[in-house]
Formats: sequence, structure tokens, C-alpha cells
Amino acid sequence: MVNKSGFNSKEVCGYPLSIFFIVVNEFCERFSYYGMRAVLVLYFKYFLRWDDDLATSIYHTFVALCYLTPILGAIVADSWLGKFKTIIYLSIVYAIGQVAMAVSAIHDITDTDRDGTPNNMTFHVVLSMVGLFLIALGTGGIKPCVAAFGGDQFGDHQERQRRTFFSVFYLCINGGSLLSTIITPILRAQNCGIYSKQKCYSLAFGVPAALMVVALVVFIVGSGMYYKAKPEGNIMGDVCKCIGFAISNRYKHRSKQYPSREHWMDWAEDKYDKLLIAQIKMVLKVLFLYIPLPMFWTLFDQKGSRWTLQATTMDGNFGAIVIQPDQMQTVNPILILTLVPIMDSVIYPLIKKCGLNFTPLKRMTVGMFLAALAFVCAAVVQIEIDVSRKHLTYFNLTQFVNGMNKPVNVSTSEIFPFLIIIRATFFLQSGQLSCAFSRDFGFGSSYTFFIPSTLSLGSNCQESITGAEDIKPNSVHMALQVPQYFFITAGEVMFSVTGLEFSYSQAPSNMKAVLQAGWLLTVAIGNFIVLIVAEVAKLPKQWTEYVLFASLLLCVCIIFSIMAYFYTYIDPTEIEAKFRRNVGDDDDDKNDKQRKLEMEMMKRDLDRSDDEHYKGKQTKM
Ligand SMILES: NCC(=O)N[C@@H](CCC(N)=O)C(=O)O
Repeated sequence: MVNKSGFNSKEVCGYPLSIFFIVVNEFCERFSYYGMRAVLVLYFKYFLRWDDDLATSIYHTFVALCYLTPILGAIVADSWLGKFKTIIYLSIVYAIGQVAMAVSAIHDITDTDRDGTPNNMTFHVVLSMVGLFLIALGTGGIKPCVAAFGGDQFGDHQERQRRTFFSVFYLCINGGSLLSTIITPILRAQNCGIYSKQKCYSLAFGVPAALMVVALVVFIVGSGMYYKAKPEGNIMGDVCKCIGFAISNRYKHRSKQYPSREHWMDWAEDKYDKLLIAQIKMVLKVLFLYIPLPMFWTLFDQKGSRWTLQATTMDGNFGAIVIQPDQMQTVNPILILTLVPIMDSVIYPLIKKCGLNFTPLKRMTVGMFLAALAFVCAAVVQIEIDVSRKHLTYFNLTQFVNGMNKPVNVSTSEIFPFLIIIRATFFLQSGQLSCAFSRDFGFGSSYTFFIPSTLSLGSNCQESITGAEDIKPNSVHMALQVPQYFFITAGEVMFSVTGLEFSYSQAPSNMKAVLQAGWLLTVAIGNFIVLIVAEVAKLPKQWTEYVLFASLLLCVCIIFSIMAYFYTYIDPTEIEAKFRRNVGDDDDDKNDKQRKLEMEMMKRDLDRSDDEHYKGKQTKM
């Protein structure tokens, strides 16, 4: 197959063979990212011993950083290294970051007294923060490059195949995310260590690190097959300079003696190409519409923080299996994999059959509403938890009262996942003598065990040890989180999947990446809002915070629906073609006056968007 730039690539079933490597790379990379992210907040809380608020703040700062760096990646790829080299270099940075995280979670490194807890916490904190910074740089930096690099592999005649590629790409994201969100919490729940046993966060971070190395190797293996577009120059830089010039020129001509221009960007016409100005106007129109969007991500990304912490106070016993709190996040990719096809093939066509014009912006508004509803559900569940318990924890706090007149060492080996009950075996040791006993625990329960003075170490002590329940097990079932996951994921399908497509379709041809970076920026801002609201509001009850977030999103949803009502869809390709026809060299037959008139008319078209409509029809919102 020969693509648009004359590059000859191998094909399988009409698809360039190279995209296989890109899709596998994405699967492994998302496995690595989501796998690490799934256990992150619990690592902060139980390994680094941070409180819920600090754990939540650092988690959201990290996520925000992951969505700020795409701008950096887009600039580096477009203006300097090109997408291929940017992906390779930043993937190496990313893999180093993951390895740093895995090493930071090895408690034995600083556990000098061998009691199972690190003695130099600063070392672990610093190394994990360096690791997270490198991961954010890597994952964010490659994010706008990988999808676009995949798109580059297709020729102009392969529109259909390219669309299918993007669907498969999205499914791979969620496939990788689903698998890793199941696996890493299982790894995290194991006990491991050289001198003493601890929850195995090092393995939970180590496997994602290995998958990132696999992602890099797979991407490099495909090297000979890729079409590698040369960097086209810094379009972001051009856009910024053009906007800067328009503003300064407008300011210079602020006096009444100068006639006003239809749009403030028209002040850039003295220096910049009219096509570039028209393209910037299209981008600004969409970016303006993006202003309320971060609030959606503010709620959406709390799945990994507040909702996971909420799950730690719930009962994860599902009969045949026991679900870890962080594993509840798998409900999201599972629902994505089922809801995307259902929406596309059943719900949307049904709505269309009913004669309703369910435009992208209407879908996004409904998506926001559903996310607000998800937080109302989370608040109701929280009230239920608060009523059922006063003092909550997922991990079993166990203490021993020693009635013997000699010191006794106690160690434990727990068997957690995929058992109906949580069984812990304790080993009591004094000198050369030892004995073992096992107890079943409910999620979140706490016990005090009494070692009688008459205990005979060296024999079976199963019957001799008595225990008192200090804290009752969690009684509110984790299944109650399913409705909130359902609403947030249905919201994601309507908001995120539609928003991605909307950003692509409304962007001028040379600024698709710019607008993608703008879209990802809304995620970053959304995560900063979590920090600000949580810090400023400082609400005493968790459920009130959920209600606050739901109310904020509802307000934003109303504002967005009003803005969306006044938005008129455009077809960037058509507008660009009109401009090119009029400024091209082949229109010499037109006299200057007529050309100027046509340009003016087109500018008016763009500014008012009166005759450019979504799918060729007048479509508001
Ligand atoms: N279900 C999560 C998912 O699909 N995430 C995507 C998109 C995330 C985003 N904010 O755009 C991913 O690429 O991870």
C-alpha cells in the first residue's frame, strides 16, 4: 500500500501491518499506567502512611501532571524530534519512572530493624515522587503522539480503516486498563519481603514497569514498517505568535479613528495568512466551549481516589471471590467495553429513529448530568457506610495481649484474594519454640487476641488463643458502588468518547493535535479542581463533599448546555478548501475586488457560523 506521502507499507486485510505494533504498544502502555494508578492511593495511605487528604491530593496532582505534559509532547514531536523519536525517548523516561516506583516500594531497603516497616521513609517518599514525575512526563508526552502516529499510517483513501483503527485503539486502552486493574491489586495484596513481610507494592509497581518495557520493545520492533512523517514545524508556536500579534495590534489601534474589525483575530491580518487566522478562529471557538468541561473530569477521576478509599470501608465478599477495594475500578473498563458497542449500535440509532437529533454537544451535556448523578449515588452509599460504622479500616488491625512471662514474637501470613473469607495465620515464637493458629476475619474488622500464661509453645495453639472483636467488619457491600460506576461510565461514554470525536471533527486539519492537547488539558485542570475544592471546602463529612461535587457539576452542566445551544457546527475541511481556492495561485482570473468580497463573506460565515452546520444542516447545540 502506498500512503499519502508515497510511503510503501505492508498490508494485512487492507490495514497497514505497522498499526499492529502501535495497538499492542498502546495496550501494554495503558496496562502499565492504569495498573500503577490502581494501587497508588493505597500505596500512599498504607506504605507511605499518608492520611486520606494528602493521598488524594498527591494522586490528583499526579493525574493532572499526566494531562499537562501532552502539550510538551506535541511541541517536541511537531517542531523537533518527530512523533517516532518522541515516543521512543519518552517511553524510556516512562519505564525508568515505573522502575523507580517499584524500587521505592521495597521496604527491606531501609527496614534496618526488620519489623516490616521502612525506617527511612524520606528515601521512599523522594524516590516515589521522582518516579511519578518521570511517569507523568512519559505517559503524557507520548499520549498525543501515539494515536496521531497510528493515524499517519493510513492513506487518504483509508478513511473507514482509520476510523476502525481508532475504535480498536480505544478498546485496547480499556482492555489494558481492565486487565491491569484486576492484576495489580492482587499482586499488592500478597505478602513479600526479604527479611520481613509487607504488602507487595513493589510487585504491583514492578509488573507495570515490565509491561512498559514490553511496550517499548514492541514499538521498536515495528520500526522498519512505520511511515514516519517529518516534523512540520511548531504549529503551537505559530498559533501563539499569531494570537499575540492580533492582541498587540488591536491594542495599538485602540483609538476610535481606526475602523473596528469583525473579530479581534482579524487584527492579525496585517502580518499573518488569512487561512491561519481562520483556523485559529475555529480552534478558539471550540476552546471557549471547553471552559466548563474540567468539572466533568473533577468528578470522573475521583474513581481512583475517593471512591477507592470509600471501597476500603466496604465488604468485598462476593461469594465465590473477594474483591479488593482497588479492584472495584475494573467496573469502569468492563462497562466501557460493553457500553460503547451498545450505545453505538442500539441506543443512538434508537434515539435517531425517534426523530431526536442527539448531537455531540447534547450527548456531552447528558454525560455531565450522569456524572453528577453518580456522585449523588456515592453520597447515598457514604451515608449508609457512616450509619453502619463509626471507625473504619480495610486492613485488619490486630493486637495481642501477652499473658506469658517471656517475650513472644508474632508474625502473620494472610491469604486474601479469591477466597470466600479472609483467613490469617499467626505464628507465635519465643526462642526456639513456636506455634501457629488461624482466624477468619471480616473486611475491616479489628481483634485483640489474648496469649494465656499457660500456653505451650511448640504445640498447636489453635484452641488456646482467645480473641475479642474490637471493630465489627464492614457491613456495607461493595456491590453498592456499582450504580455510581454505572452512571459515571455511561457519562464517560457520552462525554469523553463523543468529546474526542467532536474535538477531532471541529479542528482545522493542521491543528488536530493542538485541539487534542487542549482536550487533555481539561482533564489536567479537572484534577487541580479536586485539590482546590477539597482544600477550600474541608467538609467534615465525606458524603457532603460528594453532594458538593454533584451540585457543582450540575451548575456547570446548565452553563455548558446554554453555551452549546449557541454553538453552530462547522466543517473545517470545507472552510479551508474555500480559503485555499481563493488565495491559491490558480485563481488569477478573479479580480482583486471580487476576491476580497468573497473572503469577507467567508469570514462572516466563520464568525457567525450562519450557513455551516453539523452534517450539512442547521444544528444548534
Ligand atoms: N475508561 C478510561 C479511558 O478510556 N481513558 C482514556 C481516555 C482518558 C481521557 N481523559 O481522555 C485513556 O486514554 O486512558
